[in-house]
Amino acid sequence: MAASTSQHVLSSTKLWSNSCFSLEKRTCHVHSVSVGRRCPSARNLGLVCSSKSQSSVVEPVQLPGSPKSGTTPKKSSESALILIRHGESLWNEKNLFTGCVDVPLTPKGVEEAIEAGKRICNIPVDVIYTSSLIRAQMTAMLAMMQHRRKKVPIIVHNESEQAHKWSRIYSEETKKQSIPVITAWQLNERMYGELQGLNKQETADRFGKEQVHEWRRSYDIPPPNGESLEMCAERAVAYFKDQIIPQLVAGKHVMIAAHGNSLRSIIMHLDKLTSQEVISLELSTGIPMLYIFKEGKFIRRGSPAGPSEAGVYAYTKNLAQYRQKLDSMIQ
Ligand SMILES: O=C(O)[C@H](O)COP(=O)(O)O
Repeated sequence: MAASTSQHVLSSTKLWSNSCFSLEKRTCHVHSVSVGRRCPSARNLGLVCSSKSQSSVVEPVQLPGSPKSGTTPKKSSESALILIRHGESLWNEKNLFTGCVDVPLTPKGVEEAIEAGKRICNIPVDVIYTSSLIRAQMTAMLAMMQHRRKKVPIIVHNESEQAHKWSRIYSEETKKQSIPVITAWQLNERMYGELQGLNKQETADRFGKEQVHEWRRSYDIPPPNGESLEMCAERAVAYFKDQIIPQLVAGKHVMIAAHGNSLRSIIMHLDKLTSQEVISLELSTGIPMLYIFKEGKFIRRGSPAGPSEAGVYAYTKNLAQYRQKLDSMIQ
């Protein structure tokens, strides 16, 4: 394995900050820890919140057919986009580089997925996207088990004509009570090449902390014979744009259960992070992150700390109506 000698000096440690969900449109932003402060809902997540309120509207993502700026946008509903990194896996627990090796969750990872489900149990989900790796699929299914709508998540099998035919559902009513789960290899974790299976600490001892941090967190420097984040983005973000954004444009509520780096590449796109800023973007296992898609823009809402976080519904009208409907259904 070629050992690179390039140094990587981190200007500041940045964390995925959790919005505090206070009623005004205040969200936290990726920022240096020094200016942040801990806010109650984030404290238990070990995250910090920006001490200044930010416009929570992320720069508009250019969408095919979305209203051009300056024109009166057509009335479009708001859709929820939930991103969840899988719960702890057996190799996370052993501190091994995992990448595209297909390992399951630990019992703790199962608990994390259930907890994530409880936190989003009042938020509508019409379709679920996950990777072709079991740890992400387990997280998606376990999280949806907690949903108050009690729809059944069903993995869609289109890998062959026969698979499609043999998994057909012959009841419209049953179909209405189910949620399609679409598995896509494009959402797989970045392929870690010759690091897969190696212990992260031992690798740092052998090649140096900076080198391993550069392989793990830089944008365009791949691990030996593996994918850089940029290469991972080329498939994950392309899939997000081609397959998932059209669902949101159609008003569908989407959950993506995927991986630390495939999600980092999507968040980098949503939040327009620079290749420098994304170095500091860290995603914890099993923590749901909510965006609202509205008029062609993604509004970051952070991580709902609980199922009835007031701020989640504060200005997302449709989500508040959905929750009231759930409350009335489950009286
Ligand atoms: O693939 C792995 O090892 C982990 O899921 C993510 O690893 P990283 O945090 O080192 O990118």
